[in-house]
This record gives sequence, structure tokens and C-alpha cells, in this order.
Amino acid sequence: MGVTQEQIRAVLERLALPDGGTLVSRDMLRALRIEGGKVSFVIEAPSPEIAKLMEPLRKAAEAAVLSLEGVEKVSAALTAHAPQQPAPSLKVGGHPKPQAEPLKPAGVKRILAVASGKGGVGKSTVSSNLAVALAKQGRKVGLLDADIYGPSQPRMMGAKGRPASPDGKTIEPLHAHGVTLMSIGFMLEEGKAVVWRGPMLMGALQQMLGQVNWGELDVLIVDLPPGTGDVQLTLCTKAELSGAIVVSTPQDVALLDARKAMDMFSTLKTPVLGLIENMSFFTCPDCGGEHHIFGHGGVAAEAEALGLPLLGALPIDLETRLAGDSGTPVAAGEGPMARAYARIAEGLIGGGMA
Ligand SMILES: Nc1ncnc2c1ncn2[C@@H]1O[C@H](COP(=O)(O)OP(=O)(O)OP(=O)(O)O)[C@@H](O)[C@H]1O
Repeated sequence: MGVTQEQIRAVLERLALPDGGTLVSRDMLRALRIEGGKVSFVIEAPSPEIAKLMEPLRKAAEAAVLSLEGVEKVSAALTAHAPQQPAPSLKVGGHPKPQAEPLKPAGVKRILAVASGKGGVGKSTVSSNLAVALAKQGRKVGLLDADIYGPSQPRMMGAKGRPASPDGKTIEPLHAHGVTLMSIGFMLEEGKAVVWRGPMLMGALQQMLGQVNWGELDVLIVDLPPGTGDVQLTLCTKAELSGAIVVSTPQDVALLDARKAMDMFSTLKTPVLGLIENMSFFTCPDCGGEHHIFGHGGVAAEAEALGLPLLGALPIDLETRLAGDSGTPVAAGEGPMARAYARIAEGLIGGGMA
């Protein structure tokens, strides 16, 4: 027989809060769920400030429940309590269940997906920089990191922390570099692998679109996982995507996969707005010569063949990589790469795409 709610409550009763009482006696335990060997629950703090101080307790609570026989995995999320609200039933962390919410947030004018066929071509880098470049031009921009298996936007945008859910229903996004930001990475522990089944994935996506307080946005950029899997399928079929931008390197193998992604969008009737060639060339700092490390002209030729615009061609650039690693996208600065992203943003705005 599996673990019971009573056993979990009993073990949590033994964890004393610094200012007296326990999670159970102080009625801070919410949304306790048991699915096989997996347990999840929400700890509701009296205020966002106190929630921040309760992180050690959250960890201790996870460890205590994990010590119970029959428990394989525990996920505890912290939220802050809003007075006069009913007790939340939303599970902010862990493995969310599919919700019935629509996938188009009310205040969002356009949803643009940034996709790639192959991993590692710079899709997340382009997404964050494009979001920042658009925000610098006065657009209200959101960035949704839907790369469920490898969320990199928290690092690239330099944003940390768990989004609060003061009313237990709405999830408050984070803000960085003028962009409203949500990533599944905010709800996971850094460095931990995610193994989710399809319905869980869908639930996470639906939560991030339907329950995040995106506010009024001109454009919501969605950084998709690479390839043509469940996430892409769900977004294209259920969210009202205005279009997709496909990022590729000029390398043959990347282009081949980019073609597959474009085929998928075409089958799902999502317009591809254009292509961006990333890591187009490398300018040698010593001789000033342009080197086409991943090939030359492939993405431009592909765009021409398909009658699609080439929205930009971005070089291999050390500053871009360092900026991404440091949490301040290169587009936030004033250098040549910031200008290159500004031109792409201008093109999107001019074309009525953002
Ligand atoms: N133009 C560029 N010049 C130099 N480095 C770059 C450039 N574009 C991306 N990178 C670097 O390449 C690495 C992969 O980029 P990124 O994570 O954006 O790719 P991705 O396509 O989103 O990958 P994944 O498939 O893992 O999500 C990162 O370290 C990033 O900083």
C-alpha cells in the first residue's frame, strides 16, 4: 500500500516553524496530492516576504516526506497567502495537471513562437535578445520559456526565484530587462532533470499560458524546445499563434531539421513569418576576415526557395555567448549585436508582426 495523506501530515507535524507551530497546525499546507510514489503539495506563507524566508523549511518538508516508505519523489512549492481569498487548489510547483484554461491569455495581442529543428542553434539566445530588442523599442513584451526539458531563459535573462501565486490561482511572472518572463525553470530545481509524461507537459504549458498574469502585451514570444514534439503540437493546435520564426545555422544538418520544423508548422497551419540565420559567420579579430564556419548562404537560399523573409543573419559572437551566460542579453547593450537585434525587431514591427 502506498503512503497516505495522514502519514504525510504526521511527518510534517514534526517540523516546527521558527515562530511556533507547524505547517499543519498553522494551516499552511495546501493541494496535497499523491500519485503513486510521487507526492506534491503547496506551502502557503502568510506573505511573499515570509515565503522567501521559508525556503529552508520547504526543503526540510520535502526531505521529511521523502523519508517515508513508498515515496519516490516529492515536490513542494511555496506560495504567499492573500487575505480574503479562498484556499488555493493550484499546484504551483511539481508536475501540474492539465487545466481547462484557454491557451490565449486575454491581454496578449500576438503570440510568436521561436522554433528550431535542431538543438543548440541559438534559439533561446535569439528569443531572449529579440524580446529585449522589442522591449527597447517600446513594445510590451513577454517571454515564455516553453523549453520544458532544458529551460535556459532564467539564466539568459538573469532572473531567479519562484513566481508567487498570491491568490492561489494566478501565477505572477518575473520581470527582467523590460520583459515579462515566465519559465518552467522557475518552478524546478536547478540542475534537476525533468521526466514528464505528455499530459503533464500539456498541463505545464496550459498553466504557463492560462494562469500566468501576463497583463497587457503587444507580443508574447515563446521559446520552444527544439524539434517537432508534443509542446509544438499543443501550442500550434491549441494556442492562437500569430506565427513562428525558425532559427537555424547554415549547417546542412541544422537546415534539414529546420525544414522538418517548417513542414510541421505548415501542416498545423501556423504561418512561418521568416527565418533567422544564427552563427552565420565569424569575423576574425586578428585579420578581420569573415569565416563561414557552418557553411554559407544556406538559410538565405532556403528562405528564398520558400518565399519567406530572411529576418536576420547573426554572426558567431563571443559577446553574445558571454552575455547570455551572465544574464544580460547582448541586445540590452549598445554594441553591434544590439544593433543587429534592433534591426530584426524593427523589421518585425514594420511588418506588423510584433
Ligand atoms: N551568435 C552566437 N554567437 C556565439 N554564441 C552563441 C550564438 N548564439 C548562441 N550562442 C551560444 O550557443 C549556445 C547554445 O545557444 P542556445 O541555448 O540559445 O541554443 P538553443 O537552440 O536554444 O539550444 P537548446 O536546443 O538546448 O534549447 C549558448 O551557449 C549560447 O550562448
